[in-house]
Amino acid sequence: MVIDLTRDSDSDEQQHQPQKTIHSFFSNLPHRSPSSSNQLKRKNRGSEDTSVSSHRFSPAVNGSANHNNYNYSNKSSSTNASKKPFPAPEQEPLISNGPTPSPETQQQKAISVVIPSPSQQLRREILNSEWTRVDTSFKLTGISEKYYPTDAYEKRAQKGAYPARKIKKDYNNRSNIPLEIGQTGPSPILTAQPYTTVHQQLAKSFLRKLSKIQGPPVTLARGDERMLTDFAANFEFINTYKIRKGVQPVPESFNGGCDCGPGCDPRRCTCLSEEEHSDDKIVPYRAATDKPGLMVLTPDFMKRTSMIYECSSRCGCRRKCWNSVVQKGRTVRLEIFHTGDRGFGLRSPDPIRRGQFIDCYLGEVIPKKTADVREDLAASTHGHSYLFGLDFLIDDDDIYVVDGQKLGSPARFMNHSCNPNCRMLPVSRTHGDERLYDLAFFSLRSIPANTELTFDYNPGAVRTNSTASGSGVGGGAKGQKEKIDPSAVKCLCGEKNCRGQLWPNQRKGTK
Ligand SMILES: C[S@@+](CC[C@H](N)C(=O)[O-])C[C@H]1O[C@@H](n2cnc3c(N)ncnc32)[C@H](O)[C@@H]1O
Repeated sequence: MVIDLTRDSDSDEQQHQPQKTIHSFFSNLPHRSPSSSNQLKRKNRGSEDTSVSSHRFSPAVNGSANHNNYNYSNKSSSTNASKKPFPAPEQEPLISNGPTPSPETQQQKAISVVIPSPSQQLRREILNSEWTRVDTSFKLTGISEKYYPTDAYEKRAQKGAYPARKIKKDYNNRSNIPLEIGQTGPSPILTAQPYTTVHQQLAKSFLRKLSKIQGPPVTLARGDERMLTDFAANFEFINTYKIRKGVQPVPESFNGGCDCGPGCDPRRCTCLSEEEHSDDKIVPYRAATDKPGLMVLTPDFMKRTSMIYECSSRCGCRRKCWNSVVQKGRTVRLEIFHTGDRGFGLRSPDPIRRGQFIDCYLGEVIPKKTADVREDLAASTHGHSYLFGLDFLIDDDDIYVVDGQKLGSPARFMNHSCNPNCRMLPVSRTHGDERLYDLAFFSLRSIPANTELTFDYNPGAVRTNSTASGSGVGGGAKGQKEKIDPSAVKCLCGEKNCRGQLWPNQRKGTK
């Protein structure tokens, strides 16, 4: 017995093409389509398994899946179906046994409920409807997550657990700094800056500082940047003295000058000092033999310990004069490098001629009293001393001292040697100020490129018969044999004539 649940079929269609239409309808429901390869089976009462074929759909009374299928397939004719209740399963056992039963089969006990093919009209609608077409972007909607899990739960949970952050970007307040969860890295404050980055920044800053130095380039040796990490942040290069409180430069009107005109005559220029027992001028410079445009110290002057008086701003020749070597500035390139055992040192990538001006020692100019305090502090902290006494012409407690520790020039990196290749000479460009002058370094001999530049920090210790006084870093005791002080800075110059120490520790003056 066949029960038409829909009453929506025309009998001819139902007879001839029931399977085709139903199949195409379900084939677009991959989750529900009872494909032939996956037939639903249930045990018939008192007989073998009975298959429910793909084109014949029976409403099951004891299977939720089949129940669902039934409702689904009758969607379009639910009104009619609701008018005709299902037969009670207890009265008539269900048999699904292949194609539409023949009249003979009707005589059997079972009742087959066949879902008929849709009417032509319905079929047209189904075929024309969008969702029957094969569409790879087709997505199921409205289906229970119980059977078809989606990630909607996770999405909802994420939204609920971590609502969108609305934090004022006030990173000065540490509590406002977001702690990112589930992202690539921690929040900014927890991000450790790699050492290289910090170091690179300091090296960059140091190079910027180097570039501010006037004259030929001053560079930092390759590979030694890392050593400068601490130093770079606390040091500035300067191009002139920094006059500090308590230092009074003599007014310009007190300065002297010559009236030689555009070109000074070395035999009569009044700027030049005279020999002690004659009117002969002491001429400090001459042209280099291999480079006439370059002025170097005369061999005679190199033997002296005397101040160089260059022409001043009050001279008629101004700076074009041959007698203004130091004022014209540095002519050699310099390189700061790490010595390994004596901290940083200085060298030049250029060969340097004998008597050639190299650089001036610069720094803060402070009164001696201030220098004494700074020196005590330095001794108790880092041990390095950058104090250079301006005590060449006067010998009292009223002198000025140059401190190159925090502000200075490349010459600040020159180390001590007991067999130096450079020396410091005092140079006056004012003639009127006995307490303020330049500390200029000249080479004592020809220096090949890339040789460390050194000078004697305590020249007075060896010049025991000298009549002139000298000063150095830490000061040298005039005309005295240096005694070894076990607490003094040990000299590491490595020269054969090494005196063993930089200067005696009991030094309190700046000489
Ligand atoms: C004017 S600084 C020279 C630059 C210093 N090396 C630096 O790294 O800044 C003087 C200091 O360098 C060190 N120094 C210079 N010459 C030295 C030497 N021959 N032996 C041992 N230490 C020396 C001493 O610590 C001294 O106080």
